[in-house]
Amino acid sequence: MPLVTSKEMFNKAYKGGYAIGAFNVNNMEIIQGIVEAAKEEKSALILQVSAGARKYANPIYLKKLVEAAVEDSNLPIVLHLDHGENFDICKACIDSGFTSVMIDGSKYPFEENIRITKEVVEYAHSKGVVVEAELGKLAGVEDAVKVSEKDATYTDPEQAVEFVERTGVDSLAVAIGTSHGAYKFKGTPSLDFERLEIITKKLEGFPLVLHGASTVMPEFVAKCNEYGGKLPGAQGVPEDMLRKAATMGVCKINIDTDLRLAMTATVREYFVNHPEEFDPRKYLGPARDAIKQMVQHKIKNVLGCSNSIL
Ligand SMILES: O=C(CO)COP(=O)(O)O
Ligand SMILES: O=C[C@H](O)COP(=O)(O)O
Ligand SMILES: [Zn+2]
Ligand SMILES: [Zn+2]
Repeated sequence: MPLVTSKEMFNKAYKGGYAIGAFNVNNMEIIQGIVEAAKEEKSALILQVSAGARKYANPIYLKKLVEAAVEDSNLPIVLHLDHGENFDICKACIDSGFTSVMIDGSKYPFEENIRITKEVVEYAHSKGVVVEAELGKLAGVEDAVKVSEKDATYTDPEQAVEFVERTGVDSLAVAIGTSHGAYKFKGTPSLDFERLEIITKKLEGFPLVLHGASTVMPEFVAKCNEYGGKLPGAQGVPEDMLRKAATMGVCKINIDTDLRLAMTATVREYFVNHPEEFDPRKYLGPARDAIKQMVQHKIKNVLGCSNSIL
């Protein structure tokens, strides 16, 4: 089976009230861990590559690794550009065989965001590639965001409708209180579900995306810290909130930080317990297993996309 777009996946996910996991990939072990989990869970899969990943791994290598994953797994897999900054990077990815790209114009004013998104949509659609855009700004470390600040940065439901209509985009990332990285909330975590509900109602049937959706699982933060790490106060989005979002039109949930933490905690533990070892396979193997377990947990218990290929 060749790489696929997310069109069909999102249709099914929307109707089924679950989300597809979009996992960031940077090297072979990460890809293999994710794909092993998806195989066991018979789950559709989105593998996403950021600009940083392209710089780190070289797009040629990543593309070949993802192709190997498709061949090995026979799963429907989307190869997606995460946070494309401009038309040129989106075009480069489309031309090299990505089946989905994100144009992230969220830092621009509304009209400019529409203009660059539309430009990417026109090119992508002419090549059979789907496009994700973003409206609203993801918070930095959130400290009980005030209502007025929410209105300035979170996705405005009226604007979301206009944005989707005018751009012809295929999915939309919304800002409702999540943020990237390991420090998402200073106090009690909260997401603006009222806003999400309004957006979902206004855009009936249209797939939404949640970025910054790692849970920053406490056991992995604790393990990092136990074995020499320093991650005080790391906190993510509670799993029940992600489950709820998945029933409310959110069809794609982005996860990177949780994979990083699983990998790092595992390698740290290995180094402390085996100071005599220096064969990279000895610590990258367990790190790959940790990624697999993490992804399997997400698919089964959080995203709800087990058996989504059946
Ligand atoms: O949104 C993401 C990638 O686009 C990843 O979010 P996390 O940092 O919460 O894993
Ligand atoms: O959105 C951010 C993702 O976690 C990717 O991070 P990165 O840009 O460091 O590769
Ligand atoms: Zn963004
Ligand atoms: Zn993101």
